[in-house]
Amino acid sequence: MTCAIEFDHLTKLYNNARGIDDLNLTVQQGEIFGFLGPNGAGKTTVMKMMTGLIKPDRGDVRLFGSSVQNQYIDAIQHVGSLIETAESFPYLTAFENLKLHGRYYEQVDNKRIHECLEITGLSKFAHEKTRKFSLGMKQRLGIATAILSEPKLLILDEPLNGLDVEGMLDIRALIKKMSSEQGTTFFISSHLIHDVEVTCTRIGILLNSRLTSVDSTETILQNFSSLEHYFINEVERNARI
Ligand SMILES: Nc1ncnc2c1ncn2[C@@H]1O[C@H](COP(=O)(O)OP(=O)(O)OP(=O)(O)O)[C@@H](O)[C@H]1O
Repeated sequence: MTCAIEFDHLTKLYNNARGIDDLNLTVQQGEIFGFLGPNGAGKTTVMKMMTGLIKPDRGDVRLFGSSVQNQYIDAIQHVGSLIETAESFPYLTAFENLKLHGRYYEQVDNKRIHECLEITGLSKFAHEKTRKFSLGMKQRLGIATAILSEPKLLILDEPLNGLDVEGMLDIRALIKKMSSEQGTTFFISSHLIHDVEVTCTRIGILLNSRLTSVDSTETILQNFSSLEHYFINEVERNARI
């Protein structure tokens, strides 16, 4: 089976020497991979390179076997993403925003748009202009946009940003359902440690631009009482190296 994601010596270091340094990792189809790290560790930088928003200094990312550098259209065609803030056209309604986005995909019709609004709890706001939306509502619309084309891989940067408790539970359940029922692969960045623990099947820790450890959630929780303890242990271990 083709891997969903292969990072091959992926490197991007900014002038301040921060970014990501020599990332090597594979993620199999159907995994919910959690990319955990403190502010400024390099998570968003990696996701921007995965989606072609910035170019690496060195290395590459392959999505379903296709290189983001050299076979961009093939690499990106089955990908949905939400990176940094969830942007929308403020003078269009939620429905109109999704309609606009759906033009890129043959299979997206009005039924699918309403389905995505329903899944993300936005049905009752479908015909409101998004400039009136709260942060959490914008985030829900960002997720609706990301899942619209039923992508095989979802790259989500801090997907729970700004969501209320109900919103967090809904999105967490959605991720698990898409993974188990449709085999959707997720690559999720977060610094919300509990959320990563209960959502992700495998976890990579990024500290100071380097991936320091990768393990399945099951194995981590066999050895540590919580992901938080594992994370603290990793931070201390790396401080000693
Ligand atoms: N365009 C840029 N120019 C210079 N430095 C940058 C740029 N973008 C990011 N950085 C630096 O790279 C580091 C990693 O940033 P990145 O946004 O990837 O981190 P992150 O892990 O996503 O953090 P957060 O959890 O705060 O979103 C930061 O320390 C930041 O200073």
